[in-house]
Formats: sequence, structure tokens, C-alpha cells
Amino acid sequence: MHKLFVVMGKSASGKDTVFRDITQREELSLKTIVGYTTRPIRDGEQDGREYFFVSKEALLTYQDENKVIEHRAYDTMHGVWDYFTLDDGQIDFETGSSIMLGTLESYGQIRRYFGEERVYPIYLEVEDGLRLERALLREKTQKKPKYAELCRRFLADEEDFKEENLKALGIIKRYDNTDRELCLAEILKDIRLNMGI
Ligand SMILES: Nc1ncnc2c1ncn2[C@@H]1O[C@H](COP(=O)(O)OP(=O)(O)OP(=O)(O)O)[C@@H](O)[C@H]1O
Repeated sequence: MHKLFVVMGKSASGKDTVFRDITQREELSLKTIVGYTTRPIRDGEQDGREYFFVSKEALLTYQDENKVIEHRAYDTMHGVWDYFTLDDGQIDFETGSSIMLGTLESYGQIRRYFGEERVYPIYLEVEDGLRLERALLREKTQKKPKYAELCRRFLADEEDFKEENLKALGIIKRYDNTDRELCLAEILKDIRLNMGI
């Protein structure tokens, strides 16, 4: 059965890293669903790879056209940043399985939209201290590090990912991303199981 895999986790839990590792496995033939955002592009990112970076005006047009599957808006230190998934033909269960990055909120909306039997959550976890270290190291490599935003996100994650929220969405399995290789092996095993391959 064709599925949609959604990679989730708190900030700096390794979503982008794990996502890249999974999608490099060509034998899985997973189609990569790229989300949309109005936040500014970060150093090292590429339009259409991590996200499609679009204007607020573009989002409003898509909303008028009823093309937005799920949408989240975050009030950051740098203004409102929108993240959304567009019904632009990328997700097609007839032609194959796909994978995307998500949040708990987007996962909930997407699960409701497509049905829970079609959507499989890949929820990453890293011990808080290690995760904060990784977040700080990553931020230091940016031309203009945004440390206050880093702290805001770290604290916001506490609320967003609380146990009752995970439970409400049926997320039981956690993928521990302390060790990249072990984590990836566990995820690949479950993806294959889900796809029946
Ligand atoms: N298993 C791992 N071991 C060591 N470092 C890791 C591991 N996974 C990710 N990292 C590093 O941790 C940092 C955060 O990872 P990544 O950017 O993939 O997280 P993210 O969940 O996508 O973050 P955000 O949601 O904040 O954008 C990166 O610098 C990445 O290289």
C-alpha cells in the first residue's frame, strides 16, 4: 500500500538530516514532498529543496484558490513565518509512496485529510541537553546567528510536543536520534515494513 511518511520532532532533533538520509535511499522510490514557507531562506538552504520559499502574497493567493492542505503560522522575533503544504499534485497515492517533513500540527491535519491508514509518523527524539548543543553549534555557523529565536523555539517545543499531544495523535513509536546510523536503520526497517517490501 502506498503511504505518506511524515518526519517530525522538536527543533534540532535531526529532521533535515534524517530526511536527507532516507531520501538518498533510491531503492525505496520515495517521492519527496517539499513544503512551503514564507520565512527567509537560511544560509546553506536551497529553494525547492528544504522548502519552497514564497511570499506572503503567494500564500494568500493559494488560500483563495483553496489549495492549502495544512497551514501553520508562527509569531517569531522576526515577524510571522508561515509554513504550509500545498495541494499541488506532489502527494499522489496512486503512483507511489512519499515522504515529507512535518510538525505535530501539520501531521494531525494531514492525517485527517488523507486518513490515518495512509499516513505513518516518524517521530525523532534527542535528549534535551544534546539537542540544545546541536542547535547552538548549528546556529553559530550562520552569518547572523539568531540566538533569541533558538531559545524561543526550544521553549515552545516543550509545549507543542507534550506527551498528551503525542498521544492524541496516536504517536507511540519514538526514533532515538542519538546515533545517526542506528536511528536510520530503525526507520528504514519500519518504512519497508509499512510499504510491504
Ligand atoms: N544523529 C546525529 N548526530 C550528531 N549530530 C546530528 C545528528 N542528527 C542531526 N545532527 C546535527 O544536529 C543539527 C540539527 O539537525 P537538523 O538541522 O537536521 O535538525 P532539524 O530537526 O531539521 O532542526 P530544525 O527543525 O530546527 O530546522 C545539525 O547541525 C545536524 O548536523
